[in-house]
Amino acid sequence: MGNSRWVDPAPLEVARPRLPWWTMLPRWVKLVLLPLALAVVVVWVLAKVVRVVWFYPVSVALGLVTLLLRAWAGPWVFGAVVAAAAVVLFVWWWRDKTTFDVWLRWPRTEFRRVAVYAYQWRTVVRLSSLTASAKGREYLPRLRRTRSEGWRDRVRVRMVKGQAPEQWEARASGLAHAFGSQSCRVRVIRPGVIELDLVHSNPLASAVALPAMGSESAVDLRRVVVGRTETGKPWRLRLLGNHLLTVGVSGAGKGSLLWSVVWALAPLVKAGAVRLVGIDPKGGMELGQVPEIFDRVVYDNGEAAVTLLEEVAADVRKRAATYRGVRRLWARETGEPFTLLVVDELADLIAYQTDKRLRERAQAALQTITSQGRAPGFGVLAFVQDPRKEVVPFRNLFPTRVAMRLDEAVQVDMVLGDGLRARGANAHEISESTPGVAWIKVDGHRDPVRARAFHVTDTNLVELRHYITGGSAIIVPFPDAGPHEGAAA
Ligand SMILES: Nc1ncnc2c1ncn2[C@@H]1O[C@H](COP(=O)(O)OP(=O)(O)OP(=O)(O)O)[C@@H](O)[C@H]1O
Repeated sequence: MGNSRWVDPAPLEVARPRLPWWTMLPRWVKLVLLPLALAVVVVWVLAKVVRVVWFYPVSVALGLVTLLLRAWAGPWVFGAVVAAAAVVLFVWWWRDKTTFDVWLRWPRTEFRRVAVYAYQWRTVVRLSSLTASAKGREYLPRLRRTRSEGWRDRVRVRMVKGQAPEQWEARASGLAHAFGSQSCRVRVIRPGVIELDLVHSNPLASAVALPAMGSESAVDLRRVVVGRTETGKPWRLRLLGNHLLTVGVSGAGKGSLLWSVVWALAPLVKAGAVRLVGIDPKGGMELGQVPEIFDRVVYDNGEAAVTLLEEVAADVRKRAATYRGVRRLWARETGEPFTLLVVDELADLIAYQTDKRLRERAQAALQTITSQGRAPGFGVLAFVQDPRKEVVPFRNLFPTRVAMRLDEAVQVDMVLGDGLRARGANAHEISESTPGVAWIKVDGHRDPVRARAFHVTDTNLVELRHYITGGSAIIVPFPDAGPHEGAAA
């Protein structure tokens, strides 16, 4: 003990208890504030209840009915009613899956919201780095309304302030995997709110049959129906005041889109209100199937094709001159036909033509038609396999671009525009087993649309020929290269 020395004790390292600030307030202030605090708690609880009823109306209603029935009728009757309901649902599902799916959309929506999205939301957005933090506080994107449509779930999200949809697009693939879906697309609904499309199956897996030939009055050049979109709506293309460029590998189904447009226009062609002009540099393999529907058609990429292009370009200039100061857009009342130039393989005409002079003449004429033809009633419907700039240097002159199955992911943005692949337009992932499926980008619309063109069979083409010729068509031999004057339109 004699050599013991006094040692300073270690500083106390326990955290000092921190009391909430309001506990320090004087007693009378607490008494004054108590009713206010109670009111806030009541409003908060009410808001939670409203939120639950809003997001889960069917579950809340079912829960209430169950409680009432159980209390009112006793366990036996209650059990019998539940068993009967289960049997009815099973038989309904078994006999008619379509109406079952439609009617049970709401319960399914609520079930998926709880079991898939609400349950994992915090974890998934944290692991996907879609949260933010400031001053030690974590901000989470908020899960809003969800809607289950069978083939996809639409999940609305309020983003964290300062977040951009592009951040979600960059993580779309991870979100799809996390929520167990095939793909995820991001759509902007309004500032700060996006919708995730979590896709489970392909609603365009089976071919879409061509409808019966319509009547003349049913055709609207602003909304020509050429197929069905994945939401089940008609796929409408604007032809008046527009030009369309369709890109797709061989076998992508470009022919079905071409003939779907021609089929839809046939009543107007017959009535003389629409004039079709065709160039098929592949020797007539495509347009030669119904040459009668074309006013003029050429089956090569040489002098005849270029001359035809130049004639159309001259018509454009002439008609544009007569419109100057008189009218702004073609209308049927002018008495002049709307002219649609169909070019089956554009690259053969403006890129692969070995004669430089012909190539340049074709490019110049096409640029005139595409840049000046919209107002005076001229449209171009062009098809190409290779979308590179060296092949189609004036892609931007086509306001509507359609991407059918493509070879490479980089081609998507070449065809549809920058950033469209990130928005989910995966045209390079379209299956070989679904020809005719396409992604469409319309000028002025942010989001691309997925659709499938009608399946046009050989029988349909025979029918089309009969329709145009009034039943007097004879099977023509395979067309020779060179110009062809189609049947009188
Ligand atoms: N919309 C469609 N629905 C179902 N099947 C289709 C559809 N479009 C095309 N097909 C089928 O896919 C095959 C290839 O179609 P198509 O010849 O139109 O392709 P393409 O892109 O024009 O090819 P290419 O450039 O070689 O002419 C055909 O057998 C056709 O029957």
